[in-house]
Amino acid sequence: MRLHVADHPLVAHKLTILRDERTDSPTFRRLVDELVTLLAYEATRDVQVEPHEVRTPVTTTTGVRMTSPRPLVVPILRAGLGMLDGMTRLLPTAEVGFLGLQRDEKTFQAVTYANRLPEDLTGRHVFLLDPMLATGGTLVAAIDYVFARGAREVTAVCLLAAPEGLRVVDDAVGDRVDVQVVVAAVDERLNEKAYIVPGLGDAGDRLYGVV
Ligand SMILES: O=P(O)(O)OC[C@H]1O[C@H](OP(=O)(O)OP(=O)(O)O)[C@H](O)[C@@H]1O
Ligand SMILES: O=c1cc[nH]c(=O)[nH]1
Ligand SMILES: [Mg+2]
Repeated sequence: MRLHVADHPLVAHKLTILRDERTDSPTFRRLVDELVTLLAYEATRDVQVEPHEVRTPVTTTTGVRMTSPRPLVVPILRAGLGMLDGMTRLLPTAEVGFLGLQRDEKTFQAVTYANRLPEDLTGRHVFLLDPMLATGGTLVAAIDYVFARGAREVTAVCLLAAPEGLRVVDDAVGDRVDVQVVVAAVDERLNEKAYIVPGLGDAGDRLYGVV
């Protein structure tokens, strides 16, 4: 697994406001959207392009265009939905699939309640969106779903990750797939409720005003 931590003052600035418990839902949603756009720039560095000739008003030149098949963007509901618009702004031609996973509050195991993915993901680059990578259980389950359908190139875009969860994902994927995790920051640890510390609390609740 490759890890890319965005090292950018704008990312750090926006993340600090996001963490602030006084930040309200509308501001939280806007900041998540802005952060994802910045992270998407890093996450899409490996998209495949091919030479493409274009006629400008002045001359003809060779540029590039993205190759097919189209990438697949998958927000992990609920919280990942807050990242979808920011990601598709950079990848407007991407297809969108959906995974619904909720972590059991006592066991911390991820329970799947929705799976709307294309049947065949062979050759597709899959972008998984989830703001929080805590124990890693949710992301490992999501990677398993897309891997089972043939995807071999997976990029997870997260806002915060815990070191414990990154180790779990790394152990789980091994060399099976080309997995990259792009994050705004790696935090200190998990607490006894498996929340990221210092973190930002429950991302889904903060996005959707459940407080
Ligand atoms: O790494 P893990 O320990 O698996 O935890 C991370 C998951 O927990 C949160 O979702 P949650 O279960 O709260 O669902 P929600 O998005 O509906 O709030 C978060 O959005 C991740 O999906
Ligand atoms: O800190 C955490 C951990 C899991 N899910 C969240 O929303 N926040
Ligand atoms: Mg939640």
